[in-house]
Amino acid sequence: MTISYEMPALGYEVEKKMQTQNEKGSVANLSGSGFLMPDTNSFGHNFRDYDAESARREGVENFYRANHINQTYDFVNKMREAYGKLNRMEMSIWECCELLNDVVDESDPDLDEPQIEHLLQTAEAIRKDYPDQDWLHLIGLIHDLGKVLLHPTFGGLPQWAVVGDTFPVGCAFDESIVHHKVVYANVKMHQLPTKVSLLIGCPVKYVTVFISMDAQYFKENLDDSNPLYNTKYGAYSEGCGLNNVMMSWGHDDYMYLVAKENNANLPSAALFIIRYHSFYSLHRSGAYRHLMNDEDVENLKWLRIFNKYDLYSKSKVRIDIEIVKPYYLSLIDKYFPAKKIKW
Ligand SMILES: O[C@H]1[C@H](O)[C@@H](O)[C@H](O)[C@@H](O)[C@H]1O
Ligand SMILES: [Fe+2]
Ligand SMILES: [Fe+2]
Repeated sequence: MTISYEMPALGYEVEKKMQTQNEKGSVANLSGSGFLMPDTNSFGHNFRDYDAESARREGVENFYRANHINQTYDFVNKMREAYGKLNRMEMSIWECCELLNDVVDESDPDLDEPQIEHLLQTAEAIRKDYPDQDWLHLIGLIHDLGKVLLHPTFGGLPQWAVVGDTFPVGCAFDESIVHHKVVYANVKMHQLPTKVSLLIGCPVKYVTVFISMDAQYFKENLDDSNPLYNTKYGAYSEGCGLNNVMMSWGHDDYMYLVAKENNANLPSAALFIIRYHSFYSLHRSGAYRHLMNDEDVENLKWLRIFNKYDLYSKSKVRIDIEIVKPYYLSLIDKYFPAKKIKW
């Protein structure tokens, strides 16, 4: 089956401008009629502000510490091999949406809603602005379903192996990756007891300041000191195509494998979005472009559009699940020929 779709009208520069405006805090309309980007997340902070002091900040940073240390080339190989078998369970796409409500994503500084809300908020926001691209609505609904890897039924993988931004393994870690380099100082002050300060003839109470610096996360990843993997190209070559690049393991790559192996009738851009939606260093910062081929360049246009809805639809606006459910069931029917999907 061939699915045709129009290429997005927005150019990189226009979008970039809107993005910058939004980061400055204005309310911008995405592409005409429907969806309005809010200026702050549910916690009153800018979206994806990993340095903002909030109840989430420390947990998110600890998450990235574990993520950056443990995601190695070897680890990803093993996970793709094990989970690519899709022999854990069989269930429908909608059942999976419901199962996802039991999991919490500790990497996300913006989301304060159950996962199914986020899926529907993304899908409905896209639907407002791109009413004719029903495949893109479906991607809104299913893009995060790979987070079921956190569920006990799937072995309850640790957070660092499921969520958060992704990045290539097998070549140097780019500095634009979230929490690539975190340098912070611990300051401890010690006051000498009065007796001691008198004894050493110190006229005022003596204060000692201890400053210690803490770790650089990617530096602790074994691949970072492996000459096969720590150069710009590492295991890859110029323009080799992202399909040949191994990404850190998580919900993106897993859901891509699920959609592909279950023969979903989705266009190449749809599979690309699922697979790389957490690859912010590429679609936000433009890193790793030297690994892309022509098809990646085309698909990236759609990913950049999708990303706005994935990110900025995270809000307190509730969607009535029962009202929209029949529409999404019809999309699942249209694009997934098998009723029970292998996971
Ligand atoms: O914390 C979030 C969350 O895990 C999203 O599902 C993922 O796609 C983003 O890239 C990440 O920053
Ligand atoms: Fe995601
Ligand atoms: Fe998402």
